[in-house]
Amino acid sequence: MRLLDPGARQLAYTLEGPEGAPVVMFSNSLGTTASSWQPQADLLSRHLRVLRYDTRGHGMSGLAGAQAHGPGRGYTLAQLGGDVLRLLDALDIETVDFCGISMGGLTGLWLGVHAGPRLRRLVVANSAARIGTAEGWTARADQVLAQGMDPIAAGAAERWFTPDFRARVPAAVDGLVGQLQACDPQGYAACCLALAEADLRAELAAISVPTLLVAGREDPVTTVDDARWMEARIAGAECVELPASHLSSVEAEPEFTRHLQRFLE
Ligand SMILES: O=C(O)CC1=CCC(=O)O1
Repeated sequence: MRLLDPGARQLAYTLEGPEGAPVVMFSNSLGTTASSWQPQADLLSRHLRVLRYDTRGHGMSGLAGAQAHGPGRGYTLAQLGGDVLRLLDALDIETVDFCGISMGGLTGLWLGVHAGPRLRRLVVANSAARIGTAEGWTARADQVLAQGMDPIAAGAAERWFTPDFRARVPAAVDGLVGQLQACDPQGYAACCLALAEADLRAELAAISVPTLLVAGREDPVTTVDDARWMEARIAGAECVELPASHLSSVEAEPEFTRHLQRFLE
């Protein structure tokens, strides 16, 4: 991984694939890292430039002030979106196809509303204009700050994957849960507080970039109804449903990547 702005604001990223090819950028979900996109990166980097980064407070990216303000002070969705623009500016990349899942999808929606000209196409997977409730996210932030990542990690597999997938592919499940366990509680909590505040419901209609919405039929966190609600408000948006729970890019990886490739062609 390479580092932009080493230090507290550092963003860890990888850029692979043929130089000069169009760039597709990936954004991770809460508690995971850029490596959760490995299957998509392996395939797409054969003919596209693939840019992945760890969201601030995750993986090798910095905490960017999460600690400086103490418990209760989090990031904002505008900061998460601003990091994307900072990275693109630093790499001299004018436009990208952007694909984000869950929190990363919400970051993509923010970019669609506030930085549309930087996007060619937008893929928003397992996400919503408003995810969960402010009370739920604040309670989760408080919990990780008080008890660390273990209690949250203990329930992650059930939130992210169907029972069938957990039984069939335990190594993949353990790998993702391991990313969550390795998260810095300060960074994770600061992202929870960004989600507590984030609400793009009144702004979605401002998105004019071609948009693909991906929903998991068994996702209990961001539901098919959430995706259909966005589809009705984003002009020309297309919505596909996959046989998966919340991390559909992992659980239904072949179908997910097929739809992504088709949409990017
Ligand atoms: O871990 C969860 O609760 C699922 C989730 C919500 C937002 C996100 O990025 O992941």
